[in-house]
Amino acid sequence: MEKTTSFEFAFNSSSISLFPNFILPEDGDDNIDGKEERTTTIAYARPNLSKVMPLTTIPTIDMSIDHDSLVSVIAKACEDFGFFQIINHGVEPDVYKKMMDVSMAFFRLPCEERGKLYSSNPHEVVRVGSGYVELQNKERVNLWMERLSHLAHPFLKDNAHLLPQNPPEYREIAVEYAKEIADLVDRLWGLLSEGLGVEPNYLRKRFENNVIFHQIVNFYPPCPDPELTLGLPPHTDIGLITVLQQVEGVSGLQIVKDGEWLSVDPLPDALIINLGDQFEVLSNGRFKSQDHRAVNNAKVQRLSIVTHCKPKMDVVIGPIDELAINAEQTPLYRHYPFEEYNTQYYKDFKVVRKVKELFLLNP
Ligand SMILES: O=C(O)CCC(=O)C(=O)O
Ligand SMILES: [Fe+2]
Repeated sequence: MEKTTSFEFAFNSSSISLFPNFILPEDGDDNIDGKEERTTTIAYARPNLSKVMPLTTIPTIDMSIDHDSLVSVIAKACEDFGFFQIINHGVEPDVYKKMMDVSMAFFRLPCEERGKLYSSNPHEVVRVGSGYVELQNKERVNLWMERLSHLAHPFLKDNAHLLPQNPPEYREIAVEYAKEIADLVDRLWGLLSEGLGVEPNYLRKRFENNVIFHQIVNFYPPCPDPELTLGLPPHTDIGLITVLQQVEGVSGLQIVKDGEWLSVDPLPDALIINLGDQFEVLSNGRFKSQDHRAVNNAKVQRLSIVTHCKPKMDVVIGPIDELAINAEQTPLYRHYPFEEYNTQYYKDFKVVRKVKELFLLNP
């Protein structure tokens, strides 16, 4: 197994300790580099958890309400938050539960077993890895997390044999799960098209054969001092739409709203939906791709199963023409192949950047 400064070390010791290379600087690091205007209020600072608004949450949407109400509550949540939590979402309860159980079982495996899939190469189709942020002084701070990532739909149809062999049931369950999530996303294409005011099949026709699903199981072990670390740094998701399942009863996902961090409290049997940068561009800025982060807990571990739905590299993204015409608005963003956005997003991935702004027509 390739040696890294990531989580493997922490697990190798008898108790998980907070090594200095996981600790964020006290005054934060705003990553403003002077030459480019990268001003942002969101920095690689310590999470300042006492300032996070407690007991506030994103809209909860019951997917079993009547169709027209559903279209409008989803559209409103996308405008106001870019995030919402859904219940009665139609994902098979048994698959939902089994996916969480098998993901937990994966991270209970000994480090050597998980490490068989370790790779620092982001292009590896199935891999275990961790992450870090880079401060302005080029110092690296490791994130308090480990993740298992792999392509899912439609990739798994022919490639399930590449998934972890252990736990033995992981492969079968991940394939079922990817199918359930793909069906949910298909339904969301319809609801979101209507919410945008375009023909109900618009997004489905445009994307059903033009997207890939990338699934990431994020594991955040208990952390001796959650105030000093981050699980995932503030970011927006790069793709179109993200579906997230998290351990019941354990908070950790936080989003920014009006400059404040809000905690997204997980509801039983729910899924969280958030829009990525490509959706904000398609909607010409009406629906938001919101900054979010994951923080750690002192006593309990947390796990999130995240499916990122992204355009294929050659798909051209830009504000939907009909929207700009209907609203007599001028398009805010130019058109570009997704590959161009992808390159920019990962170019300086370890530092805080507003990638969307690079694609504005009038920056
Ligand atoms: O673990 C979480 O709740 C956040 C995960 C996330 O934002 C991501 O994987 O993009
Ligand atoms: Fe995310």
